[in-house]
Amino acid sequence: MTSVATLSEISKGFNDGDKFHLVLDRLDLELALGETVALTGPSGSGKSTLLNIIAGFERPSSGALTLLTQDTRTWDDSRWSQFRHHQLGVVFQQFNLLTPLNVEDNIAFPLHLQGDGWNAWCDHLVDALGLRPLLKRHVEALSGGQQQRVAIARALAHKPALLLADEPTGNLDQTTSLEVMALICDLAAEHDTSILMVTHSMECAAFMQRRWHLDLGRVHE
Ligand SMILES: Nc1ncnc2c1ncn2[C@@H]1O[C@H](COP(=O)(O)OP(=O)(O)OP(=O)(O)O)[C@@H](O)[C@H]1O
Repeated sequence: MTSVATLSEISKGFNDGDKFHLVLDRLDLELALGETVALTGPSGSGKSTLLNIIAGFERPSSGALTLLTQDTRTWDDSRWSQFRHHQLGVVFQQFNLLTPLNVEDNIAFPLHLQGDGWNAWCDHLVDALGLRPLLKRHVEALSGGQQQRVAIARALAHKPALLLADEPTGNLDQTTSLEVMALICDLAAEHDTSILMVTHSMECAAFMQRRWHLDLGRVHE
């Protein structure tokens, strides 16, 4: 079994005034290639913090994070950027789309970072996510749901090994949300992309193979 992400004794805390607030408490977790996991838990339980650590946006207070069999404790900023550009797709609550660019250029952006351009897989994503009529539109002129679908296409454009998603269908109505969930799973499965997805919806969580429930710093499966 190839591991995409292995967390060993990962802890993370924040200084809250003169108190130290432990958010993640010695987590041991493993996500295998192609595996899909729903991350649930109460507000403030540390779901975004866990995603941010795996993406390298935050560092753990202690413990070891191994990504694609490499110990990240030795990684510098440029190694982290390399991982994010080549192996990682993210859809976060704030979509972080590039507002001066149109839909097409946003989706192609991860490919440009690798020196590649638009390809048949991008066309497949665009058609699957219903984005064809919007390709030349500027992303700031799109609705929240449309922006969310662009963010999903962009996150999958470079066929990442790992997709981290924080409420990726949070701006969509129930029916569209379930359709987009099914699409994300199908599109990810085409390239064995693993998914770790934060969701508050049990219907969305049901699309994932496993469920990690985070509460009081610990994960229960
Ligand atoms: N940079 C930070 N500095 C201080 N405290 C932080 C920081 N980031 C997160 N926290 C605290 O860590 C805890 C977990 O936050 P996090 O955003 O990870 O929770 P969450 O489960 O994603 O919440 P929600 O479901 O509401 O988005 C919260 O108490 C939050 O205030």
